[in-house]
Amino acid sequence: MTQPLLEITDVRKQYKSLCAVDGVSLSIDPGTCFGLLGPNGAGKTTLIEIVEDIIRPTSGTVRYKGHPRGSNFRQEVGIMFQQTALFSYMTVFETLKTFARLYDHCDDIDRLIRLCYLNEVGQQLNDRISGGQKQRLLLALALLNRPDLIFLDEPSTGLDPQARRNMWDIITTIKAQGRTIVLTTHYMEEAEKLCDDVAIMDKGQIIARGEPQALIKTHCPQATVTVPTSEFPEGGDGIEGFIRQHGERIVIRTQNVNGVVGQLLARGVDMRVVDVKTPNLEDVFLKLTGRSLRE
Ligand SMILES: Nc1ncnc2c1ncn2[C@@H]1O[C@H](COP(=O)(O)OP(=O)(O)OP(=O)(O)O)[C@@H](O)[C@H]1O
Repeated sequence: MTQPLLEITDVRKQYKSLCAVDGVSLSIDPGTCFGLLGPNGAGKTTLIEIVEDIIRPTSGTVRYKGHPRGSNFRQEVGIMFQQTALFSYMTVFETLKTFARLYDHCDDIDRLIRLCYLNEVGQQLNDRISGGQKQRLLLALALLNRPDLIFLDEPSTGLDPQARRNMWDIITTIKAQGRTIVLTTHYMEEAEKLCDDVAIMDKGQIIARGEPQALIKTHCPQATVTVPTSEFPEGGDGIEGFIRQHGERIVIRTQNVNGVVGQLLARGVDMRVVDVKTPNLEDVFLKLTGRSLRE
């Protein structure tokens, strides 16, 4: 059996009457991209900062490679913070060079610049780069010490879709290098795209844990296929699902979405008028809590 890289046991963080993290236990295996998901205020940042050894828990323990975290922990991990103050009078390249001096062993700065798509802005001042470039610089800073364990707190929050995709590409490359990633996010698409293992957090507790597709299959197995009533085959015989009419639309709830689409196609239904909605992690959260992630 693989030794977990991180073992979090019964961690609790109390702020006066508020329990921000309420008895969380988790283990994270090496080489996984682990996602901590949840709405604003769920306790994600508090938990991740406890694991990063930035804040102390009220109770509970965190073990790294089977031992309490020692001085090696800070040297071996990389942390990308949501906010980091950068010197406005330095260029991107100078910033990386300056931070590199903090470590005994460092990655090649030119390679990091290429990995994080910063080639074109290496000689730009920090306050002259875009939001997406700044996030990628913060990621490059987190990678300076060649960490095997990387913490990313909301890595793509506030980015436009193109900048977000760039960030996802870099994370995918890092993941392919076999490194362990722990990320927090409230973008379900980000978690589904990047993470092999997720924990959904709400009100300080973990309410679900597993592979994204397995969680969806367990909690929300049914997809919804909607067809205009006028286009729906007479009687709907052989269509595998729970069929109901809602005015002008026929709604089919099914566990076999590919089968239903195939059956509709075989009966000559034009797919351009068909609407297919497959469940996602957002639906899992709604199912488990009765609330939307974005309320
Ligand atoms: N230093 C603090 N003192 C008091 N309360 C705090 C402190 N830090 C966080 N909290 C509270 O703890 C709860 C969890 O906050 P946390 O930032 O961990 O949530 P989150 O899931 O990361 O949310 P977000 O997605 O908005 O960053 C919130 O109610 C927050 O107001």
